[in-house]
Amino acid sequence: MPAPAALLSYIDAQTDAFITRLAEAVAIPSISGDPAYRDRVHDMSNWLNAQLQAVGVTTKQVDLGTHVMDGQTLHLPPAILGRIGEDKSKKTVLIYGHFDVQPASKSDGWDTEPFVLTKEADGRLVGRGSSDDKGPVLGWVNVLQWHHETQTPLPVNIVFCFEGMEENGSEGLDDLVVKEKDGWFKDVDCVCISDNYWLNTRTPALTYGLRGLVYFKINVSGPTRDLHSGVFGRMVHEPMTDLISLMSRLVDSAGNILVPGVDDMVSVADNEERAIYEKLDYSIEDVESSVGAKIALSADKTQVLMGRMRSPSLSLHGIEGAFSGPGAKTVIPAKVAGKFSIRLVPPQTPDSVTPLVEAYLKSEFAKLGSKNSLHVELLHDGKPWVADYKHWNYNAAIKATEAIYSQKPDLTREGGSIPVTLTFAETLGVNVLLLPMGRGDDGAHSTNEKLDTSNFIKGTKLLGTYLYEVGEVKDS
Ligand SMILES: NCC(=O)N[C@@H](Cc1c[nH]cn1)C(=O)O
Ligand SMILES: [Zn+2]
Ligand SMILES: [Zn+2]
Repeated sequence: MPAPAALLSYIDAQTDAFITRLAEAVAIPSISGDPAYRDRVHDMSNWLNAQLQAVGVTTKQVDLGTHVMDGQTLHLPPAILGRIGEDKSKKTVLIYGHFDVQPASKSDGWDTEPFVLTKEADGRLVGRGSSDDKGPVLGWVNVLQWHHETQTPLPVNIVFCFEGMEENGSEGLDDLVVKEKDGWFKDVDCVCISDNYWLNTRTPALTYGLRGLVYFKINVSGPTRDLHSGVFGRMVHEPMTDLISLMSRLVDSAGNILVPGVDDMVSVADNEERAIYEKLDYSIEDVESSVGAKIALSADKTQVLMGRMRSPSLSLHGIEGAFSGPGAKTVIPAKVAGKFSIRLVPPQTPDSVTPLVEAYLKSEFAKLGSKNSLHVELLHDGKPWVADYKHWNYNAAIKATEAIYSQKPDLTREGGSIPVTLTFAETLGVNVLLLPMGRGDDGAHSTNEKLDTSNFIKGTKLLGTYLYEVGEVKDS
């Protein structure tokens, strides 16, 4: 049965109300990676829990305990488990999403206040979390609202799992999934996650792979306090000099990973595999217009796409403790911490890559002959994931995409990471589908993150239609 026409026209009619609800969500700065905002992530859990209950979902907020961040013990934001429908004759879809966001402040270069959803004349809804992942999470709520108001039974049973630590390693969630395998998640037939993006701005996508991640912090310390460079410059080993030297040995300007053995773990694509990427609707102009500059690593679109989808990458993210204010402070920072991460692809795992990185950093540091101290920390990790895209779960999403967009979706692998994806696949033994709502130029994690109104509304229709298509699947 296709999605009811009344559902689709209701979604159009509710556009303004749905945007207002998204604005409420964006207004809660639920930044999981900054201890100063932890209470707001808890607020966001409560807000979303209330929204779900208002559309008929039975929920429970699950205390995930505590963790240590930047030396502080913090209470993890409660995950939300939800359930609607208990009909044994229907399939059960597990829907995952996250309600935390990346940090954002106007001073990073945003044109508008990041936590005020701003509707631009061209329909762009600009605000932190609009695309990653509050818009998609509310897409599901939008779909449920019509069913609740009209008392129309859903075509499937739905189990929800929403968390508030995804942007920071999904702390506590794996244990919850394992614990609830035969409880809350019993009888789940498939998983759907809407938390990534189309490849470009034109073609809807279904995603069957994610890269894994190892995120490191390299601490270099020496003096007991910051020093005056006019007094101590060229008298002592400087931590920042050592750190920059180490960080410069991790990756080259062409993106090659310099940690011995890491790039070599991944086989070279054969012609058959290259053909998958050649077929995708993507161009060098797409990447360059998304990033706003002509800086693609290659003029070969296939090479660039493989760089994101089937190769590991190493990115340098920042340096804690470095002087970064205005003016010309002549400081020698006493301790600095460099942050970098490596995105992993099969067959790489955090366990196979981490020892290589640690050994390399130690040996390169030894070569510096510095008397400062080095301490390497692994902040969080996640394994890569690849799914069977010939599964009925994907067929249902292909049909739904064709119904809403009158287009065949691209089948993509994503360069980002959603650590719990593999946990769902392995622990529950079911197929996982990524069904993105936003476009490739949404700027998730970046300044001026946006979700286009058309993607929010058509994306809501897509999520609803997908449920109806799964409801039609006869085999299991
Ligand atoms: N939309 C998924 C996403 O953005 N995932 C993050 C996960 C992460 C890990 N460490 C910090 N964030 C990603 O960067 O891929
Ligand atoms: Zn996300
Ligand atoms: Zn994200």
